[in-house]
Amino acid sequence: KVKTKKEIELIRSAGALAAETLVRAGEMCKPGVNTLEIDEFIAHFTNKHGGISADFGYYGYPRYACISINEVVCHGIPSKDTILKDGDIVNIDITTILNGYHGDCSAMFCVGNVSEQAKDLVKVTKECMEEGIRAAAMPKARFSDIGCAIQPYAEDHGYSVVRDYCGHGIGRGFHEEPNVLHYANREINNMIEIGNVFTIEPMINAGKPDIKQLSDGWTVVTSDGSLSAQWEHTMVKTKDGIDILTLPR
Ligand SMILES: CCc1ccsc1-c1ccc(O)c(O)c1
Ligand SMILES: [Mn+2]
Ligand SMILES: [Mn+2]
Repeated sequence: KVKTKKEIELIRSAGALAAETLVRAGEMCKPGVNTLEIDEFIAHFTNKHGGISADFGYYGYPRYACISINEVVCHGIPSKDTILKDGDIVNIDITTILNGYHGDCSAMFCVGNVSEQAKDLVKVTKECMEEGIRAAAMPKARFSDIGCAIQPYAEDHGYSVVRDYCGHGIGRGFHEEPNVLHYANREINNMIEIGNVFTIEPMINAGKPDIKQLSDGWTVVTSDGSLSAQWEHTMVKTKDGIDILTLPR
C-alpha cells in the first residue's frame, strides 16, 4: 500500500524501461507496419534490458503488450493481420516487470494524416489524464477526486468516460488496491497517502461510453463504433504532490 523510498526507486526503474520501450514502439507506428512486429520489438527490447512483460500470460493473454486502434477501446491483441494505415490512432499499453516491480504506461500515436476530430480526441484524452493527476496532486486529495475531475472535463468536450475499466494500485503486483475510477464517484474516497503508487488511465470515447468484447475474448470495442483513446501513467503521491514514475530516463 504505502511504498518505501527504495521500492519507489525500483518502480521508477521499471517505469522508465516501460516508458523508453513505449517511445520506441511509437516510432514504429507508420502505414504498412503490422502490430505483431511492434509487439515483438516490445518483447525483445524489454528482455534486452532485463525486464519481462507483465501482460504475457496474465489471465491467459497471449502477447506482450496491448495495441488498440481506432474504435478498439483496449486489450487489442497484436497480430500480423492488423496493419496500420494512414489516419489510424493507436494506443500502445506496456507493463514491464523489472527486479520484481511493475511500471505501467500507455500513449496514443497518430499514423500519417489523422482527422482533426481524431486528433482532438487524442489531445483531450491526454488532458483528462492530466486533470486526474492534477486532482491527485492536491493536498488531502482523495482517490474519488480523480474521477470527479476527469468525467466533467471529458463531457465538457463532448466525449464520454468508459466505466468498465479503472486505474489501480501497482508495485510488486500488477493490480493492487485501490481501484482508481475515472468517473465521478464517492465510493473510493480514501485519502491518497504519501507513498501510494497507482495508475491513472482513462479511456475516453468520442460517442457513448458503452463497450463490448469481441469473440476473441479480449478485444474491447465501442458499442457505437466511435473512436476511443487512452493515456496512462504510473505515479506516486509525495509531500509536494504527484511524481510520475513512467518517464524515459
Ligand atoms: C493484457 C493485460 C490485461 C489483461 C486483463 S486486464 C489487462 C490490463 C491491460 C492494461 C492495463 O493498463 C491494465 O492495468 C490491465
Ligand atoms: Mn497499462
Ligand atoms: Mn494499468
